[in-house]
Formats: sequence, C-alpha cells, structure tokens
Amino acid sequence: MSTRTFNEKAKAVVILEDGTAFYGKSIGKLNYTLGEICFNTGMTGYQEIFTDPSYFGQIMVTTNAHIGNYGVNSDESESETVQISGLVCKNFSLNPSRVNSDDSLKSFLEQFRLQGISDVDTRALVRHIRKHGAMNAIIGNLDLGIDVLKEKLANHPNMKGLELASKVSTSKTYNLGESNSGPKIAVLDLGCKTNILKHLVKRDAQLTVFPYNVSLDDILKLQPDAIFVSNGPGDPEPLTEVTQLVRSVLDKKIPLFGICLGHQILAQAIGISTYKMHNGHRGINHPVKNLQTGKSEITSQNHGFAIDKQQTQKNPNVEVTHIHLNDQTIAGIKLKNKKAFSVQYHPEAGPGPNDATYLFDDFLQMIK
Ligand SMILES: NC(=O)CC[C@H](N)C(=O)O
Repeated sequence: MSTRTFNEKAKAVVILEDGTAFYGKSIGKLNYTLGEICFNTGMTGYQEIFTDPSYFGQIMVTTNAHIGNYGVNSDESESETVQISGLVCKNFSLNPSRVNSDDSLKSFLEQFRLQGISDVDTRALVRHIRKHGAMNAIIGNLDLGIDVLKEKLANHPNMKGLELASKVSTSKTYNLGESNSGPKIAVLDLGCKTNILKHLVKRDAQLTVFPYNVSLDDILKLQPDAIFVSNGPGDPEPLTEVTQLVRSVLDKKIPLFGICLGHQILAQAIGISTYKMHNGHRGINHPVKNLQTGKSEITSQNHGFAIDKQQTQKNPNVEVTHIHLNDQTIAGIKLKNKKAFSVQYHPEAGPGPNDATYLFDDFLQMIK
C-alpha cells in the first residue's frame, strides 16, 4: 500500500480499491463506511450536495478546503436525510458563521449518523482519482486495523450494475402544489431533489409524486398532462422496468421531461445505451452549449454515467440539444417524433447557478 500522506495524529484512514491510503482525523464517531469515491468541485453548497439522493452509495470528497464554515439551514436540504455514505474533507469547521444558519454541520451530520474523515490531503486524493478513475473506498477507524478494512472494501459491490433508485424513492404516492389551474404532472421519483419539485410547483403545476415501481395503470388513472422523470443514484442500466414504463408513457404520447437519471432512462427507452464514465461530472461550474440557441450556460452537474454519443447521433428520432463543452459528451436531447426532452445536468441547481431554469419554462410551455 502506498502512503500518500502521513499524519502523526492520524486516527482515521480512507483506503481506495487500488490500495492507496490517506490518513486523517475522524469526523464524529467513526467505525467504517463504504461507497464509491467521488469528488465535487463546488466551492459552496455542501448541505445540498450531502442531502442529494443521487449521491446515495457514494463517498464524497469536497475540494473546498473549508467545510462547515457557514453551517446548515433546514430549508436548504435536497431531501429529508444525509444521502452520501461518507465525507472526506480538508478542514472541518466546528465554528460556523452565517446569519441564516440554524445548526452546525457537525450536529447536522451527527443527527444523520454520517461518518467522515478530515485533515486529508484532498488535493492529492482528487488528483489520484482523476487520473485512475472512479473506484470504491472505505473510510475507517484505524483501530479496526488496515487488513480488516481492506477485506470489507474488497467485498463491496461495484457501482457499475448497481440499482439504487429503489433505496431512495418515496414509498408512498403524494401530492404537491395547490393551484387547480396548472397542469397535472406525474413525477416518477427515482431519488428526486426537492428543488426540482419547488421549480415545478412555483410554475403552478399540480404534482403527484409516484414511487419508482408505480404501474402504468396508476399513472394513467391520474390522466396526467405530462410526466417528469427525476434524477437518482446508481447505474441506469439495471432499471429495466422503469425504462419499460417510460417507453409505454411515450407510446401514450404523454409529454415528458427528464433530468439526469431521468435523461438516461429516456435514452434507454428509445434504445440508446449508457456507460460508466472514467470520472463523472460533479460541480457547479460545468459549461454546456445549447445547440438550439447557440448560447452557453454554466451548469450544476452530478453524474457518473452518460448516454452513448454515437448511438444518440445515429438515432433518426433524436436531436442533440446540449453538449458538455469540457469533454463533448451529450448533455441534452429532444425526441423529434414525441413531446419529450431531457438533460444530463441540473437546471434546478441546488446548489449551482440558475442559467438553465428556462428548461422548466420550456416543459410547461410544451404541455400547453
Ligand atoms: N444526478 C443523477 O441523477 C445521477 C444519475 C446517475 N446515478 C449517474 O451517476 O450518472
């Protein structure tokens, strides 16, 4: 095992699948925790990131050197709990300062029993993952012993092929929004971020949020004006029943908008496959070009899978509407023969810039 950093006072370690280890101090009570390691380059927005259900099953490395310094605010969570499986950071701040904060990050994380490690050389760690690609990791208390931790890590399943939407989707159907005038939208919750629902309700939509395994009949009974397919964690490929459901919804000519995992599901529904990226896109300053307007937008992103570019370009029923300017991956599509479109990134932000909120307006316009 190579040792990238050594800290005399180290009590905690994060070990990567390739054996690389980084030492640090535990955040709160540490036993051990497992997940796929990834990093987010956002300089703000840690609370929204930690509570985003799309991160379920992932250990998050934050690249801002200070985490916790502005506390947390109960209105700013993207779901009801902390969703990441572990936190790796440089400086963990115990003394938050912000007028609007109503709790410290420390007590927030304790409430949800999140385990983590601080005082890690996160620059070295991020450079390592960026070069060697996505892989599993374990954060553990050094008292457990390196060999024990390595054994647990070896037994942890790979993100490729992992179905996780069922772990974060709502178990019960519920309604949101009050207006009787707005369109009825069926939301397929694969791990939906709160801010997406807020954007739709703000535009007078009446939402019925369904669990990931809802039947086509239950959706049709609602007689929805449109369907929204949400973001969510894990590999889209094993979600074959959700993909079939979306295919049936398209056959019924119900207008559709998908975000992130929802975008990947729409692609799969029309025969385009998805693949695991060497490293995902996770940050709040990713440049995307809108090919319809020629304008570029700065976007919030969080995905480790993407849709196949060649298959997308060859599909006669698909128009590529958005392209990621860093690596030219597909960032948005529209169906030519149906009222359906989707984006790989996060127009709802939370956290991130609001450049792409026009997509919610486009969705409501498409329904009219
Ligand atoms: N934010 C999301 O919906 C992520 C989608 C999918 N889990 C991925 O990592 O690509």
